[in-house]
Amino acid sequence: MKALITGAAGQLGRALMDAVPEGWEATGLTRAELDLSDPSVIAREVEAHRPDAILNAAAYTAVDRAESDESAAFAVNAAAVGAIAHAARATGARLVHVSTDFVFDGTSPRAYRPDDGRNPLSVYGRSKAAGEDAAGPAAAIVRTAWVYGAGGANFVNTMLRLMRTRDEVRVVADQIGAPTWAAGLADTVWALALGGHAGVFHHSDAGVASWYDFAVAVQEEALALGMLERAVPVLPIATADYPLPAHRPAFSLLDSAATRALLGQAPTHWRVNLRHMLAQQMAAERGDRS
Ligand SMILES: NC(=O)C1=CN([C@@H]2O[C@H](COP(=O)(O)OP(=O)(O)OC[C@H]3O[C@@H](n4cnc5c(N)ncnc54)[C@H](OP(=O)(O)O)[C@@H]3O)[C@@H](O)[C@H]2O)C=CC1
Ligand SMILES: Cc1cn([C@H]2C[C@H](O)[C@@H](COP(=O)(O)OP(=O)(O)O[C@H]3O[C@@H](C)C(=O)[C@@H](O)[C@H]3O)O2)c(=O)[nH]c1=O
Ligand SMILES: [Mg+2]
Repeated sequence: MKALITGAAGQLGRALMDAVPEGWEATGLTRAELDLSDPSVIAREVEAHRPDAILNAAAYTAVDRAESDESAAFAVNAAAVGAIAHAARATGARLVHVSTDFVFDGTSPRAYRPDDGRNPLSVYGRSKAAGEDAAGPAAAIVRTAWVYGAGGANFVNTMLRLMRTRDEVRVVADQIGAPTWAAGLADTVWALALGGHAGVFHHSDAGVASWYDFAVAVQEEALALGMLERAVPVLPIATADYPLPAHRPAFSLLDSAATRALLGQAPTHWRVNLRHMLAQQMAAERGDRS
């Protein structure tokens, strides 16, 4: 079986390429190899590869930049998804598409379930909601949240950089969700492709955190591993005291229970996965140096 993976140089794309199941052959296309801002090339590329499954890991993920770059965000996150879905239907390929907790507005009193109503607060969130619609009912749509992977551009690595260079770090404590390790997400994406599932699925790591909690955990784990030399104060702040162009949901916890039950997965606490990611990244950095 053959899979085509878009966004192959991104966090999820790399994790998918690292976890190709037995019996599958994967072709990963980076932005340089397939630029999704030109939908006309998508059909041709899919026709050329004739994959059994398309795993769409590409996206415009710069949440704040999207506020002033709406057409680019919609091109990649929505129009391209429509073109990919069309090509998948035309060639009989399964499609697994990835979406976000930012399609929700954060007003739910409990963790969000796949069929809860969407109400995105940002351009990025609206573009991703449009992408879900464009993926269509035959696709598996995996909503995830707060994704980080070894070597990726993500909150964990931002915090490590700030903790090495600043005397204190201030982090919002009033946005609640759950971090998600890219490697675990990749396993779910592959499992949905293998099973030929369709519909909307939630996947994030187990547990709950604010970004502040996440930052505190990053510092503690990185100190324990020797990735940081000293502790700096990590201060909880309000979103109002960290103004950014995009509005973010105050609460975007995803209820992943149905996905875990379907795929027979045990829940893994986000902090356990954070340790895995840091250890993996440290090993890779040591390897680079030797
Ligand atoms: N990161 C997160 O916290 C979350 C991500 N998601 C979703 O998960 C999925 C994977 O995200 P993640 O791996 O973390 O994101 P990354 O930003 O790490 O990777 C996205 C990849 O898409 C590529 N890309 C961007 N624009 C184009 C384009 N025009 N043509 C082709 N490729 C393009 C990027 O290339 P380049 O680097 O050159 O821009 C990058 O390699 C996305 O659908 C995202 O919306 C959902 C929730 C949270
Ligand atoms: C760097 C930094 C961020 N923050 C805040 C800003 C923001 O509210 C929160 C997280 O910041 P980030 O920019 O890392 O993350 P952000 O871009 O909000 O992350 C989102 O990305 C998209 C792609 C998604 O789909 C979401 O699930 C989510 O992961 O932390 C601080 O409070 N202090 C800081 O020093
Ligand atoms: Mg960001």
